[in-house]
Amino acid sequence: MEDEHLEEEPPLAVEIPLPALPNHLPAVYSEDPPATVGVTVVTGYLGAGKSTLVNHILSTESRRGKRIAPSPGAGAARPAEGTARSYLLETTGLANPAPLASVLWLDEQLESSVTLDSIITVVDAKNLRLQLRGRRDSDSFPEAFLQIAFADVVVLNKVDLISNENGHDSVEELKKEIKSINSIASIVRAVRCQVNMSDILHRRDYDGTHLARRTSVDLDKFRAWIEDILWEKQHSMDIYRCKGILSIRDSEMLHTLQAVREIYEIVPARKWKEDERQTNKIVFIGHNLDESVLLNSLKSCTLMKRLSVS
Ligand SMILES: Nc1nc2c(ncn2[C@@H]2O[C@H](COP(=O)(O)OP(=O)(O)OP(=O)(O)O)[C@@H](O)[C@H]2O)c(=O)[nH]1
Repeated sequence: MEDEHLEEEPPLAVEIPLPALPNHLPAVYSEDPPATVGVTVVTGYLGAGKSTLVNHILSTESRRGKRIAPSPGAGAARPAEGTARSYLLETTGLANPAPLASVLWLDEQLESSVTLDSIITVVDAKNLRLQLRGRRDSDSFPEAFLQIAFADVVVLNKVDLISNENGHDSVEELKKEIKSINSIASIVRAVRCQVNMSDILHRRDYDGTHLARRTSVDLDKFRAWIEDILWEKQHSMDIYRCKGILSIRDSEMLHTLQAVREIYEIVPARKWKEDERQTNKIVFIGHNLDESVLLNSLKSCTLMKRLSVS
């Protein structure tokens, strides 16, 4: 059965129209689309509902008009010629999204026209526990685990198949299980992937509403610190994913931090608002994370929170 899936067609890249631009924006905004296209990756275990989600997105968004562009293969999503601004890439059920995410991200660093928007992981509510089994008894990480660990959004699909058994509680238990792997992903429950587009596409991950403490960091020192954490793997800490917002010394811009494995970027996102509390908040997802090592190495200038687990 696995061989069958390995021989599947290459992933499908599908354009996702961007939401309508507000009227008050300057005309140049709508006439002059950005030079890059964003790629949303849809991943998930075998049979979880990836195609169902892609079809749902297509049918929901079809009124806006779209083009389906075949991608040359996993890990190398490219827009077809034209003015597409956003694509959807479906991986095979056995895919570990890390290399794909890294490639897309690296492309962005190299100023390619393709950037990684987000990773949506579809989870089969009925079989999730089974798929994660083995994780607890060994150091191995099944694909189902990695797919959740890398997700920005988890669609907890097929809840119809469990609601007749244990009802509401078991959905909540599964949510907890997903949160224990990745507490920064948002979780959307669904039957046949019938989700609202606004819950899964064009999301803003950093809205600054859960900021907590005013601090600021020196950008050069911070880069040295994060490189040490991501690249040197001190104390066997292995970081899969890292996200954060940073208050950089001598800058009035809120910066965002993103990392997938060894690749990271820190970019100015927007100006801090006048009444906003400027803070640093970093979330790590990985293996063997040691909060005290992280905190001590960064000293007291950054607020840090470890939300997931060894
Ligand atoms: N009962 C139930 N069945 C579902 C649901 N979502 C999808 N299915 C069914 O599950 C099967 C697999 O769905 P797909 O969308 O093909 O899953 P996939 O992840 O693309 O599958 P692979 O590409 O084979 O890994 C299909 O028969 C769907 O009709 C759901 O919420 N409830």
